[in-house]
Order: sequence, then structure tokens, then C-alpha cells
Amino acid sequence: MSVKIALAGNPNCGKTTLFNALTGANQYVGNWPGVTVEKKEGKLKGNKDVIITDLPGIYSLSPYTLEEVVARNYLIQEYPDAIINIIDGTNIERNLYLSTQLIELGIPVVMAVNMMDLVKKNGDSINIKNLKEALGCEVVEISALKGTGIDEVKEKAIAAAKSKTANERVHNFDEAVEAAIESVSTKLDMEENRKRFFAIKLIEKDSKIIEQMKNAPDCSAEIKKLEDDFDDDTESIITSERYSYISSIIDKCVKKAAKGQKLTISDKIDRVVTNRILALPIFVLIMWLVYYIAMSTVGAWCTDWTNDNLFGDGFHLFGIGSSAYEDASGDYDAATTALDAYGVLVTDDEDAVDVDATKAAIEANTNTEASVKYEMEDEETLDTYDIDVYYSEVPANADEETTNAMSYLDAVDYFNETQMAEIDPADYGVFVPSIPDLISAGLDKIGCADWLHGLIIDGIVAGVGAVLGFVPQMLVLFILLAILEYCGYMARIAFIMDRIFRKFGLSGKSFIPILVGTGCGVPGIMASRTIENEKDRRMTVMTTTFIPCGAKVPFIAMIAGAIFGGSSIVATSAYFIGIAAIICSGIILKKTKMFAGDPSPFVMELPPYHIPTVGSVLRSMWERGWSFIKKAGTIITLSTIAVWFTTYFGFVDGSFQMLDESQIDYSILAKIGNAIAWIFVPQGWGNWQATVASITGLVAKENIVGTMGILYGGGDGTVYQALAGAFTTASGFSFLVFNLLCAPCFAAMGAIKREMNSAKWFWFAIGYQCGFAYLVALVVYRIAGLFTGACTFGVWSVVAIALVVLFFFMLFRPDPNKKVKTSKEFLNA
Ligand SMILES: Nc1nc2c(ncn2[C@@H]2O[C@H](COP(=O)(O)OP(=O)(O)OP(=O)(O)O)[C@@H](O)[C@H]2O)c(=O)[nH]1
Ligand SMILES: [Mg+2]
Repeated sequence: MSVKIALAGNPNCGKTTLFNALTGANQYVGNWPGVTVEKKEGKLKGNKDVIITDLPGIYSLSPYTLEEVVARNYLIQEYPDAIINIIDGTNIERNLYLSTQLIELGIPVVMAVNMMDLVKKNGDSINIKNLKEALGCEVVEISALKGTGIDEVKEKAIAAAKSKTANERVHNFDEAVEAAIESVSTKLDMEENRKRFFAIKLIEKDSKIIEQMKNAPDCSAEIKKLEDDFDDDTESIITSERYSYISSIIDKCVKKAAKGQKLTISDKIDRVVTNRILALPIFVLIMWLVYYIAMSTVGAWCTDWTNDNLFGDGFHLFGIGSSAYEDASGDYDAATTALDAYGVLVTDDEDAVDVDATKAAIEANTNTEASVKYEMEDEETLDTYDIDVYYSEVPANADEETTNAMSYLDAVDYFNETQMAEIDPADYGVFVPSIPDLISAGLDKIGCADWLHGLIIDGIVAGVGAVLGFVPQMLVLFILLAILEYCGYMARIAFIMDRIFRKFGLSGKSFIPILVGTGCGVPGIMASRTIENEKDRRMTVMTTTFIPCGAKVPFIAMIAGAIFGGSSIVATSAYFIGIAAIICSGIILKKTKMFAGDPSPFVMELPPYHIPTVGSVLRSMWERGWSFIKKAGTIITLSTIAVWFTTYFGFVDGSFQMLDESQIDYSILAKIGNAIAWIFVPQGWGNWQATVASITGLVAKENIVGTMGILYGGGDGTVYQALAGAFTTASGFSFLVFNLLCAPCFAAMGAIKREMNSAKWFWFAIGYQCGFAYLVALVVYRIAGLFTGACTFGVWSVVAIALVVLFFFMLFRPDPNKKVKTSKEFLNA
């Protein structure tokens, strides 16, 4: 027989941390209230017969929001065999309010006083024996984070569940209240144990419970009598009874260290980071730093290395021999440049030096000019520029950037000495070829068919490799975000943003889903459940995915790298464009009838700062990173196969055939893309490749990079070079903005569908996201293009300006719904 044990307690008291410790699971933990919004079940480690349920945090058994209803309904309908009531030891008074209700349920309760490590550090003490007597249940001191007391709580809870006997009641309310409870209880037809909870709820006039009970007995007489006696409504009477019970417990059990007026370290930090003026600049700075480290330093180094070496040209093991190899190939390049500049270099079809012909050309050469100009091409941007090549000697003071390192005569010596033998990296150390080269060589060896070779190298390796190349950057970003989450800074951000949101009539509660959404949009959308106001909740579901999630990181990094020289500002701007889109959408939507109304109140206490443990940060990084890698192995591989097939097959001269790289404009995908590419002409990137990439992005956002890897991967240069050629800065940024803001991936759309629970609202949300993205991208290209010279003033510029004007009008117009109210008031007066 299995036993069911539920974990119940206030938000952010450590339920999920304990759940993970008990079951070995890996549920999401964050240092702010409202992390868990759904109940989660798990088997106890070492005893598969015990089922543990993690519940969303609740302050009382009178629920207001969706996730609180989940928790209460579980407790009163599923009726677990025991409850572990976790309370935050640093905040006992508030936590006990729920405890007084839990012990009325008639289910055995074991209390776990958590965060004992912090309590002790603060110098406070809790008298467990007195607490046990005052509550009538077992009490255990634990630290879920440090893992102390876990075994004891486990054993006590299993024993309580098996005993099946509820705790004995040790406290009575005021006599008159007890009399009313007694009288209502006798009218109830249920197990003796459970009567007290329902009787009290009936006296409190809890409408949801009355609805659920179907045939609730009439107890208006008892209510009337109590309200007359106390001259107050029954809900307040019961609440104040609970508080006097709690204060009697606190007197007996809790000793706070005398602190005087000294501020704790948390308070001191908060004075700075939530300061009215400094808060926002600090937030911007911190987020910029996060993206800078992830996109331009550590993350970028790893990603560049992966893309250039692992998926590029290969590398020397441990870098041994790399610099000697680079010197050698540098000499080789300088020599070919010098020979070419003086017009004596002869190459064959494959660009290899034709030694005999070049030798003849050198002998015949009469050009002895002191120096000549030679056109070079920048590898990254494909820009061309001139360098000087000298005839006999490179002057000592020449600028390295614009001067060829070898003179013509030195190059001739080099030529005679080496016969232009190609530089083989394997001569300079243990050389590891790149993954595509390795696989390609392997496929050649087994004599694999051309099409299969193409599918594997140009399809799967190019597509999935392009995505995997960004994993390091993403992992660094996830680590940094996890640190901000665990230490409690993100909770401050919600608090700061609430002040800003509130000014615009929005609820700060919308910000928590956004924070979660920076990892993945799906839990972000689900986190909207903590918002009790239905209109605000819908609005949050609609706008949460504007924030760049982990899967959008690769294409943001790709655009920033290929078109903006790897600027970290581009990535940070994506984050703040997301936030701005959410705020602006909120303001505009709030003024429509559909979303009008006052924002939900947002009461959030700031959790104390915690130093994040290395284990938990790495675990969170791994969780998110692993789901990303899993996606690469499944959905992204399948998508790249589909993209490759439709790219490399098509009709040429009426016959269906496999295409080579120069023919992909005839491919099936090009046909489809071209048919709809006109849609994005106003945005400046109406070519079929970018259009197709945006569409595959709807399956999973990582696909944008994978698709670009295939479509821009053929040809001579690298993908980055091809991208730099295909986009201007204006059209590149417009492409980025569109894909950042448009409808999210299928998984997130599914979550929107579930949370909206209505086809009409679902399509409205998707339509709004796509429409918004479309217009913003249009404005970005048309206005930015005027400055960069990418487009000239014309009809579209006028449209863009009109859109900007309309946007500001929608943003700043007075709220029409408020006006109606005042005119009505005016009439009434
Ligand atoms: N110092 C300390 N921190 C703890 C302890 N237990 C949990 N925490 C931290 O408290 C924060 C909240 O933990 P969670 O497990 O997410 O809390 P929860 O009760 O599940 O929260 P909700 O799901 O929002 O209701 C996290 O930052 C934990 O690392 C503890 O014993 N000591
Ligand atoms: Mg939780």
C-alpha cells in the first residue's frame, strides 16, 4: 500500500528544495514566491511506496489565485495521508497562519521548520518542545538546502501517515466561536475528523467551499449570533482568533536575538539596488554585464572556438603547434599575395599554385615598381580594402595593417625554396580535423552516395552543428541568470518593475513570468497563473514571450556576430526591446475594452539574499542546457533534414533532380520562400532564405540558425560572410526584431493555448504577436534605413512615420474607459 504525503507551506519557504531532496527530483527552485504553480508528484528516494507531492505555496486555505486553488483542492479533495507543513523559520509568525488551518483538516501534520541555517546565523532560537505542545503536532528543525534534518522529517511523516490518526486538538478558540463550530459540525454529514475544517469555512462564508459541498447546511443562525456578539463579520472574527493563537505561540517559542536598529546586509544591499533613482540604471548595467559576459567574452570565445575549429577548420590538440602553424601559413599567404600583386601568380582550377607556370612568369616579369596596391577582402564583413606590397624590402616603419608582410623579392625566394608546398597543419602538432571534415572523410572512405553525403554534411552537420555551436554561450548565460535568480536579485527586479508597471496601470505580477521566460517561454507562460485578475493574466500570457528565451540566444548571437561585429549591445538591446514591447503592449491593450480594469495588487516581500550554491546553479544550467541539446537531437535534426531536402532538390529545366550549391535558387524551398517573401519586403529582408528561416523558427527558435547554416552555408565564404553580404545593418536588425517578437515556437504556442483555454483568445494572442512584430520590424528598417542609407525616402517611409505617430497616440491617449466612468459620475452628481 502506498502512502501519499503532501508538502504544504507559504510561498518561497523551501518546499520544492525539500521535495528535490526527498525524491532526488530536479524541480525548478527560485528565490521568489510563486515559483511552483502546479502540483508535482515524486517517489521518495529509497522507498518507492511513498508518494510525495510538491504544492504551490499558499498563505492560507482561502485561495485567491489559480495556483492557490490547485493547492487547496489537492488537500481537501485528494486527502493525502499526511502533510509536511514547511515553515520558514526566519518568518514564523506569518507562516503559522497557514499551519493553524492545516491542523484543522483532520490530516496528520508534521511541521518542518526550514531555513534553520539562517535562523542560527541570525542568532535567533526556536523552542521546538514548546512549539510541539502549542500546536499538537510533531516538529522538526531542518535545512532543506544544507540537507539537515531531512531523514527525521521523512521518518516522522511516514509514521504519521501510517498511523492514520489526526493530531489531537490542543487549542480552543473563544468559547462563543467554539460553540458555533460545534453547532455547525453536528449538521455536517462526513467523517468526524474533517468536520472542523468545513464548519469553520461555512462560518467564514467561504463561497467556493459552499459551492463544492453541493448541499451545505444552513448555518445563518450561528453566523448571525456570532456577528451580533462580536460586532464584526465572521471572517474577521476567525482571523483575529487565529492571530491571538499565533501570538501566544510566538511568545512561548521564539527568541529573537536583540538586534537594535542595525540593518542586516540584505537591507543594506536593498537600499542601493532598489533605490528610486539608481535601481533602473543598476538593472540595465547588470543585464548588460550578463549579456556582455555571455555574448562577447567567455561565451563568445567558446562559441567562436567551437564554430571555427570544431565545426570549421579543425584545431591542434591543446593548441600545441598552433602558433608555429599560423606563422607558416601566414608566410605562405604573404608570399602568394606578393606574387599575385606583381602579376606573376598562376593558379589552377582548384586555386592551387601552378609551380611551373609561376616560375616562368617570375622569369618573364619586368615589373620592378617600388610598391603596388593590392585589393584585400575582410574575412568577416567581406569589405574590400587596399594594402601596399613592396618590391625589394618592407620599410621598417610600415603600418602592419595595410602592408603585406613579405616583399616581392622575398616572396620569390620563398617560392624557390618551398616550391609553394601547401602547409599541412598535421606537421605542426597533433591535429584534430573538424567534425564535418572527419565525417566527410569517413563517408568518402565507405563510398557513400552523393545525396547521402550531402544530407549528412550540408544538412544535418551544417544545421545541427550551427545550433550546437551556440551551446557554450547559452550555458554561460544560463549560469549567470541562475545566479541572479538564486541570490534573490531577480525578486528585487520584480519589485522595481512593479513601481514602473504600476504607473502605467499594469501589475508587477506580470514581471515574474517574464523573468521565468528568459529561460524558456513555456514555464514563463505557466507562471502567469499567480495573477488573479483574468484580464491581466491573459495580457501577460500574450506578451511574456516577447522576452528573449534561451532558444532565441543563438540567432541573436548570430546576427550580432555576422552583421554587428559581435557587439554585446545588440544582445542587451534584444532583452530591453522585449521588456519595452511588453510594457508598451500593456499600456496600449489596457486602454482597450478587452483589458480595461485596475491592476491586480502585488504584494511581494523581498526574500533575503542567499549565496547561491555551486551545485544548484550548475544543476539549473544543466537542466536548461540539456533540454536544449535534447531538442537539437530530435526536432532540430528533423527540421534540418526537411530543410536540406527541400533546399537541394528541385526542378531544373523541367526535371526534378538533386541540385548543387549554385542551383539552390531552383529548389522547392526557394519556390515556397519566393512565393511569400514579398510579405517581408517592407521589412528590408524579403528574400526567400530569411523568410524560410523565420518560418522554421516557429517549430523551434533554434531552427533559425540551423536553417541559415544550410541556406547560407554553400558557396565560397563562411555562413557569417554570406550573411554579412545578404543583410545591411538596418535589415539585419529588422530581421532580429521580427523574430524576437513574433509568435513563439510550437511548444510555447501550446502553452498559450492551454493557459488561454479558448481558441478565440489563442488566435488573438498569436495574431497580436505577429502583427506587432511585423509593424515594429517595418518601422525599424524604414527609419533606421534612412539614417544608414539602406533605403531612400518613399511611400514606406511615410507608412513608417504614420505608424510611429499612431503608436505614440495609442500609448499616450487618455484612457477612454476611465473617461466613461467620470462622465457617468458627472451625470449622477
Ligand atoms: N538558506 C537556506 N535557503 C533555503 C533553504 N531551503 C530553501 N532555500 C532557498 O529558498 C528559496 C526558495 O526555495 P523553493 O524551494 O523554490 O521554495 P518553494 O517553497 O518551493 O517556493 P514556491 O514554489 O514559490 O512556493 C531558494 O532560493 C532556496 O535555495 C534552507 O534551508 N536554507
Ligand atoms: Mg516551489
